[in-house]
Amino acid sequence: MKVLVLNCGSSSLKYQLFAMPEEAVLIKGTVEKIGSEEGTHSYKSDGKEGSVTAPILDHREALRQVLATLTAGEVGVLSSAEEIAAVGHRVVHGGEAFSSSILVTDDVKRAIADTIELAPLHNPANLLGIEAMEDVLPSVPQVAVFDTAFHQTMPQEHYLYPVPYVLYQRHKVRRYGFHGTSHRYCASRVPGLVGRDLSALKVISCHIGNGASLAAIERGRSIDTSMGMTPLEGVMMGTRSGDIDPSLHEFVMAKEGLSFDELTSMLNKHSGLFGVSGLSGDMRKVVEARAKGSMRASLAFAMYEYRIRKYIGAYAAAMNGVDVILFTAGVGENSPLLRGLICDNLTYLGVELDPAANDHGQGERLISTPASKVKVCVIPTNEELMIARDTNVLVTGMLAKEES
Ligand SMILES: Nc1ncnc2c1ncn2[C@@H]1O[C@H](COP(=O)(O)OP(=O)(O)O)[C@@H](O)[C@H]1O
Ligand SMILES: CC(=O)OP(=O)(O)O
Ligand SMILES: [Mg+2]
Repeated sequence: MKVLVLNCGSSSLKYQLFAMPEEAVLIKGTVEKIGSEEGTHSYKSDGKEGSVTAPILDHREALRQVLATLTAGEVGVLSSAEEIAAVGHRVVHGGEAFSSSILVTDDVKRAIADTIELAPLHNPANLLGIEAMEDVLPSVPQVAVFDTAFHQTMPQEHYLYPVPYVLYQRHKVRRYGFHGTSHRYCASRVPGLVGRDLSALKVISCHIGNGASLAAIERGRSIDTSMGMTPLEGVMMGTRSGDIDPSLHEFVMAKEGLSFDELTSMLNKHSGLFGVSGLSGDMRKVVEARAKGSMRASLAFAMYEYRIRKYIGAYAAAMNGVDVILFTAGVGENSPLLRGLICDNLTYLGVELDPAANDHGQGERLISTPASKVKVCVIPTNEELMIARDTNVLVTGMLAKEES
């Protein structure tokens, strides 16, 4: 069956079309600058690449363009859009309602809408993607795959904040955690690399992309994670601050004359690597500037590394040990410099890095020495494949039920 996977952001739409269960990627692409006269759609299929710039005023229009490309002559991965048997969506926040992926119904859409308050940057676009797809292909089943679902196994003493309990009772104020689809995928690859089953392992998964989070995974279940009620908490990120003293809000608002919205925007979009370096939230640019002697880039990098390392220490303590540390996502997969500095300061845990494997290897691999007590791996994440798998399983099950 052909499964279309969509990851809708506020102004972008990333997609991949899979043939399942073979797990072959037929085409992948990105539509950017949705809502502008200069929308761009770029795609790659079987060695062929293309890019189109055109006005793309909303997600519905973006989807129409994507479907037109999938069925167009020169790319031609589908003879008609009706060949799409199912659509899987990344949905960032599922609140407490979802601990696994689910077929989209009106109730599911209502529940996603109910959590918009908790993920205002992500959930509205995720919902828009689902509704736009319903408009364009109304009879195709859709599946929602939540970033939060994998972390629903956290025990209450780990997910509650030490604030009046009534805030949890009334408003579900708690840690939810994100990037769960990525942490789940990467954890599933660990047994193949270390030769031991997840049920016997304590794993620290470091998803270090633009957004970044760590997860403590004990016997295959998430028991803690660094992002919180929203994707702002935790380690320092590209443009997000991560952990700060909550009293900073009142102080900075008063001193700088900022509104609450302006402060929230500062913490989400103008902090992290970008805020400290004053240059960019893109790790490549920060590393380049650091190499040229920029003091602020060097400081930003050092803070970034230190905050990840502190969380690794915290999660080793949380699990009373660690067997595997894995690195994934844009920075985690591509920065031997960052991985090297982190691991060089984890010798107390029994981490022994293999510098050659760290610096020169490619793709999924071990980067610790055979003697290293804690195994360290690089695992390229694949959230889209995970979404395609869940979608395939749920839709195949639904169709079998309908037939019987
Ligand atoms: N070779 C590299 N070295 C360091 N950082 C890199 C490299 N390649 C990509 N990155 C960083 O990865 C980040 C994007 O990660 P990604 O997982 O794609 O993020 P997201 O999915 O959140 O947009 C950017 O900060 C980018 O600079
Ligand atoms: C939840 C989250 O932060 O996602 P991303 O890293 O894609 O921004
Ligand atoms: Mg990402």
